[in-house]
Amino acid sequence: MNHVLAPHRHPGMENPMELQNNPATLDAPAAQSRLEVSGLSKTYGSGPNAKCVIEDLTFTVNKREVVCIVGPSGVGKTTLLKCLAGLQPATSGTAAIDGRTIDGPPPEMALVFQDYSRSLMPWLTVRKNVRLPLRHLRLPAQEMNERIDTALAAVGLSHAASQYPWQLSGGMQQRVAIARALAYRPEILIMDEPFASVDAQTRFELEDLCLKIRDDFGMTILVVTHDIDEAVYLSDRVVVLGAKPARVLDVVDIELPAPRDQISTRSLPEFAEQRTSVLSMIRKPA
Ligand SMILES: Nc1ncnc2c1ncn2[C@@H]1O[C@H](COP(=O)(O)OP(=O)(O)OP(=O)(O)O)[C@@H](O)[C@H]1O
Repeated sequence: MNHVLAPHRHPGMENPMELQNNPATLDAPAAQSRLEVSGLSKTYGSGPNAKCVIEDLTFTVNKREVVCIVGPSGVGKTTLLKCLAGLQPATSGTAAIDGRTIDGPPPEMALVFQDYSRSLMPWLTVRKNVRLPLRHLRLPAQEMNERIDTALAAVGLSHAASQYPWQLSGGMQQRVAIARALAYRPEILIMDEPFASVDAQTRFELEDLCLKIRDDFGMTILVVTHDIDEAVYLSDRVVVLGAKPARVLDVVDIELPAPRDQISTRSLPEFAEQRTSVLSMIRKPA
């Protein structure tokens, strides 16, 4: 799965990016909560076949934060993201954006999933793939083109606009998927294992792209990853999930100096300490 949500918008939110780039909002306190998950549980099925996958999850993602969710394989991370994206209802508890309960695809949210090869349309050029989520917004042609150009430039793919996805490397295809999300100009970007299908070097580049997007566009970003090092490198906070059902074991504040750098940040003793502490939580027997 790899797509951009958001067929509709709230009135008065024609261009959330403009709101975010407004100097008045730039001065907003850093700890302003955007996404709030409160006592969220999800059970599939009913009666004797009922299966509680996530139970009583509570955490927040503040404005302009990168938060990573880590946990063992099959713990229910995708189930959680589907609830956050309004693709399925929670059994109990709530997820809310700015206090507004999510009960359908939130207009200010975009999703990027791991499997870019299934989300990009091979018969469309890169430019037309990036344009896809904008079709419903009825933007003037000039704004549409400006958004596409800006998104492609942000991911370093201006030169590949007229190419087709199958002519690109895996890392470049995932950049196209990210550009498509950016062109929509979400305020909240949710990524499910976004860098899992690319080689290590490209993964580092895409991680840095993620941080750049947060800095340049003021986005709030939630990332699900299996990679503990990646979670520590990217995050302001890491939500550690334990199985089964999934529960929040801890929310770890990652206090590493900015700007982060693949070599110097990962060489810090604090980086090793935080990675070890997250890893030991995940590996601890239930
Ligand atoms: N629609 C569904 N109906 C019943 N069970 C489901 C459904 N979707 C997921 N599950 C079950 O919920 C559990 C968690 O699945 P989920 O895909 O959310 O985990 P995950 O953490 O994303 O997995 P992975 O780490 O392997 O990507 C699994 O046991 C799965 O079989």
